Amino acid sequence: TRKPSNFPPGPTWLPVVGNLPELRKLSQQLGGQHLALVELSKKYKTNVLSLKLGSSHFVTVFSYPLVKSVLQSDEYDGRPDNFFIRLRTMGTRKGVTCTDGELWKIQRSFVVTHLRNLGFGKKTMELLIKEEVSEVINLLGKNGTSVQIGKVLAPAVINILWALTSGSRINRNDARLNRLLELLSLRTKVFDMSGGLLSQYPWLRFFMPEKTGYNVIMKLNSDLKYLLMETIKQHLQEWSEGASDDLIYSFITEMKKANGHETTFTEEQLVMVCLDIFIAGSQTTSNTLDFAFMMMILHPDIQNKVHTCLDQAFDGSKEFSYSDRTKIPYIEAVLLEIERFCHVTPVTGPRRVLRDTTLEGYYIPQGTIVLVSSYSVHNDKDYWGDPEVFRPERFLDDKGKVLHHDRLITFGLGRRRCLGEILARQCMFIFFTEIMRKFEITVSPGTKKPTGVPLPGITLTPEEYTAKFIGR
Ligand code: HEM
Repeated sequence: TRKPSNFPPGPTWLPVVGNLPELRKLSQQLGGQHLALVELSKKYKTNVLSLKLGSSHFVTVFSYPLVKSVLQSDEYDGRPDNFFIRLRTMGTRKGVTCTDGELWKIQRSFVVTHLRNLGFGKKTMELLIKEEVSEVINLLGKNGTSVQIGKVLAPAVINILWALTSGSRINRNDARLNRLLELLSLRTKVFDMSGGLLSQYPWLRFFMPEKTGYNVIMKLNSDLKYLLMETIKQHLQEWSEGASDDLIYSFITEMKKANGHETTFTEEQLVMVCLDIFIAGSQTTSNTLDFAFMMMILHPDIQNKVHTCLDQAFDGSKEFSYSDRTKIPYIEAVLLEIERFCHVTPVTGPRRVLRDTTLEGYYIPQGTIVLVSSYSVHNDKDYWGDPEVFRPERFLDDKGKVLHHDRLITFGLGRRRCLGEILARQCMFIFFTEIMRKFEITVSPGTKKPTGVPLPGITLTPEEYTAKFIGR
């Protein structure tokens, strides 16, 4: 196929494969697709880069003004529908993350409303998070335990999401929970919604079921579905009028309201909504926290400042509450810099263009898949000056108050922005603050210091490192 006329610039398309081999090679060389895309945008001197991956037309946008205009225009609100999206949604294309149109509008609005009703950003949520943090702190003990902190954080975060959806926690030693976490982690390594081999060549699964990640995803799907269906069935049996203390009960209430009429509130949809919350919320949040502790090891001077700031604001025994965060702007600045510097979703989307449109004078036909390089926004030299430096002070004004930058777009923008932002922020703040109040962190003696270079995947992951948590 030929490029549509006036399609944005980009490398020449090879027959059949398009630019897939080139993008994969460059991603491997540079350490991630986000870096390969930036490299290509420089090579072709464009903020709107076109690629053909397998049979699909892709456009990636770079730089804040363009990213903002795309994310705020409704013609970019669609999601692609391809083999991989079907695989990700167990053949249904239901849920929130992978849907669009009326179903997406209704279901997104349901999730947002019910998360708010369930105490999003309120005291109830704070108590839930604090319960998990205390368990982590107990596990770390006082005597300088050496751990891979990511492995301790992941069950804690997923348990918060579990409690929100199903009303109760799973024991962190439960074999199901550990299998679930393992599969989620494998999944991020093999899953590549934008340029993945499988989405372009679905038949590859017959020849390379392991290498293409097909087996991992099928296993993850069936394990997750089993786990969710068990809980959903129990909720269906125990539901009564007025039951609304978790997301599953709220959803069942909507199912009952339909009373036989056509509705998007179905059992299948419920499984997918729960799945979306786990997939979108668990590793993003726990990996960001993992990066935060890694940064404390790599920047002992900043760790010192964090300790001083916390000691001044709270004496050892004082209970700390999320609303106290305005008293510790330095901590907020550290976390904002972690969001920028260790952004776990450096390429967001994919979006599907819903009608023919233009961007920077280029023609973008309906059906084009659009990716957004938030990495390019967070590393724009012209704006940040020294984006390659980890420097929390860039989020403080000259009076020491938090300085918010519109150009920090960790959670996206527009109608499809992250619906878990409040929970993620509250979680990261409470975990970070409570753990830093109680511990000094160093690399565990005799183990390798982390390099700080993230491992590529659909979300970026910190490399494995062992930290020593010394009680203070
Ligand atoms: C540090 C943690 C997190 C980061 C960096 C993050 C980032 C993002 C971003 C950038 C998007 C927008 C994607 C787009 O524009 O197409 C998004 C969407 C989404 N996020 Fe998050 N997220 C985080 C945590 C969470 C949590 C805790 C939840 C669940 C409670 C969640 C649920 C979702 C869902 C369901 C969507 C899809 C929204 C839609 O398509 O309408 N996220 N997230």
